[in-house]
Amino acid sequence: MNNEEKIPLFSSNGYGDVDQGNDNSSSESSGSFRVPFYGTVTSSQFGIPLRPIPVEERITYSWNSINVFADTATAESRNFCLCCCSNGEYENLQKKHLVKNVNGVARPGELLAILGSSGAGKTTLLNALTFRSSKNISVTGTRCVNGNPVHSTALTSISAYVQQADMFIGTLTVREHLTFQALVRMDRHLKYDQRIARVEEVISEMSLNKCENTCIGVPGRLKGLSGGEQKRLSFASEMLTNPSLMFCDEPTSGLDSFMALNVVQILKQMAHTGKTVICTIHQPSSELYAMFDKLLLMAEGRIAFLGTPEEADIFFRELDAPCPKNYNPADYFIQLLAIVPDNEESCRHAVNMICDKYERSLTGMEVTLESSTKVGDFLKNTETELWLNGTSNGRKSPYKASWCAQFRAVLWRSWLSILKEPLLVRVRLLQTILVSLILGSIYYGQVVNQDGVMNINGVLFIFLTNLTFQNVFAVINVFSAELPLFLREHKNGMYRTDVYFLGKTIAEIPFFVFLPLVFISICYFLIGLNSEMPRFFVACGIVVLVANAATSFGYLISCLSSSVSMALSIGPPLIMPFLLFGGFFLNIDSIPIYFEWLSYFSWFKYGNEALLINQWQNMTDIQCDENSRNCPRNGHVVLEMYNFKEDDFFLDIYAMVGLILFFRLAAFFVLLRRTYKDQ
Ligand SMILES: Nc1ncnc2c1ncn2[C@@H]1O[C@H](COP(=O)(O)OP(=O)(O)OP(=O)(O)O)[C@@H](O)[C@H]1O
Repeated sequence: MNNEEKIPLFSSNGYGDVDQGNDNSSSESSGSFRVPFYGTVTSSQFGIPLRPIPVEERITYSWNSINVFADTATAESRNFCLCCCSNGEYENLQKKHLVKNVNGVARPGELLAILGSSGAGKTTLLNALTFRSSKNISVTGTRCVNGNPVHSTALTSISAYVQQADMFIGTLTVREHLTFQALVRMDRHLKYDQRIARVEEVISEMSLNKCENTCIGVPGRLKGLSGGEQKRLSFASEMLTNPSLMFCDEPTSGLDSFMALNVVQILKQMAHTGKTVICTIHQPSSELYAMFDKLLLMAEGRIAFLGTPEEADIFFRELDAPCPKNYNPADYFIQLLAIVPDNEESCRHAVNMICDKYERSLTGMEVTLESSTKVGDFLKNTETELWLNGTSNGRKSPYKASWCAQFRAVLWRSWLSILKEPLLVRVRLLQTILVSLILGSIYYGQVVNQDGVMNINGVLFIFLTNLTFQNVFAVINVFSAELPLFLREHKNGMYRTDVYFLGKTIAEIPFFVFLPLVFISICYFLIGLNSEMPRFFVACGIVVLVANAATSFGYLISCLSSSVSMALSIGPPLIMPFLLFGGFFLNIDSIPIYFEWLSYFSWFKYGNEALLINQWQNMTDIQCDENSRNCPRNGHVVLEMYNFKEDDFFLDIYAMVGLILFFRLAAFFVLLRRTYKDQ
């Protein structure tokens, strides 16, 4: 091919060369394929050719008698039906049959596209094939890899699933994101250098070199990758382990026609390397349609056809419903199989007739036979079994990386995402300095007399309030905002819940030590608190403990909330009782007996007592007016006014350490429960 023949649409975008189409059959064997209007695309269209799948690792994925039911009954309707419905009505109310007795086979080297009108059951089927159905869904039937029945954990470790919605930590760059993925997804025996080499390779394979150091982007806040680049990054993440089986849900949704073509070309190219690729596609253009090796047409949860586009053409011709000339076959089939409102009865009749015909057709029967083929009929069944055992069935754990490797990677990413928000770090520091200066100047130079006692006790309680609100609200969004990403990555077998929780919380510890220290260092001497240096250091320790108890409580609220707005709404009312039991607004001895248990969880109470003991313990002489009766003459009297006991100082310290651990553990178990609930 000479330069004049190059199609600028592709070559000008850095995707390499596109051959003008010659003979289709010869190009197939040489690793290239025809794209209508664009000619034949060779593997050089991508940065570098994709890594081929070794023959012994290629996968024929089959599914037999797949039925999917949804439990649609609400608690109210169930209760109503228990008293007033017949048995049949109750069954119908409980279960909706979404996918009906579906069989199918996808072979290595094939790009199989699942098509159908909206609501036909494409996503439901794909979720059933990938063991990712939602909670109210039950699936029956077998799913086999080379004839071996496969389970969720084994399938997760040998396949990849590119979901419709891309989810990333938007502040990371493409390279950082892929490095993290390589650290937790690739085999535990690989060295760091080998992982990084694979990252480089995948960046080139997916033509991401141009944007490798670009931030991925946060919608509405940080401009980053284009939609097409984000989709290629999703593919790149899945390609790191070079899986033999790929599932993609609506990979072209939200992309323009050029980007959609680009994405399907990637899928096609993956299939060329020996992968088995199964995807759902919504309304493909005729260019995309021509690139599918196999079609699976769905209607009303049934299969209307499974075979090559040419076979589909013949099948519908034989049904006396041929696709008109110059018509996009995908549009035609989707319209033919759609249930049109106001004409539902006859549409359903036509759909059922087509599905029945397909089941009785030679193609349909062949698929049914092949999908029910079990171990023994496959040449390499023993190898497959060994390979499946080696990948995960034998180990039971879905995780590729060891606990330590997962922890290191999650900690690194969490730390990186904090550093990537320098503005936030600066604002938090500035806020701390500003509040400390304001308090320092308002309460400047307190004298130890009757008024001074009141002011000092007041400002010490303000320390606690400020540290609490500042720190609770600094972390309240940590888990609630990242929950969908965490659940997806956790389900993908990337890291454990405890690793994620520890990694996230440990990465933030430096801030919750450093900022309280900055705060107290500025205002302590400005206010004129107890001037003995050891007392200053003890006060530093107490504020760090208070800040961390509040932080732990913030994590608990964050894990309890399903969204940031919910966390922000429930945060203040939950803090209020703990604040009231702090001993400043309500004397400790006046707490109602039925609330006493709650006061044991109040870090305000322990922090206030510890700070006051530290401040007043050694004060033997407080200046009092001769006539004043209520003036405390020394520190012991001040503490007695609040019913605080000097002997309780260490108890307060231990209680705060205990609360830090208790709230964190509670937060972790809430997060753990969410991961189980979501499965
Ligand atoms: N968890 C569920 N509970 C109850 N019904 C469900 C559930 N998931 C899907 N359905 C129903 O199953 C049918 C098929 O839904 P599905 O999402 O698979 O369709 P689809 O072909 O992927 O459509 P689209 O192209 O619009 O995404 C729909 O009628 C939908 O309402």
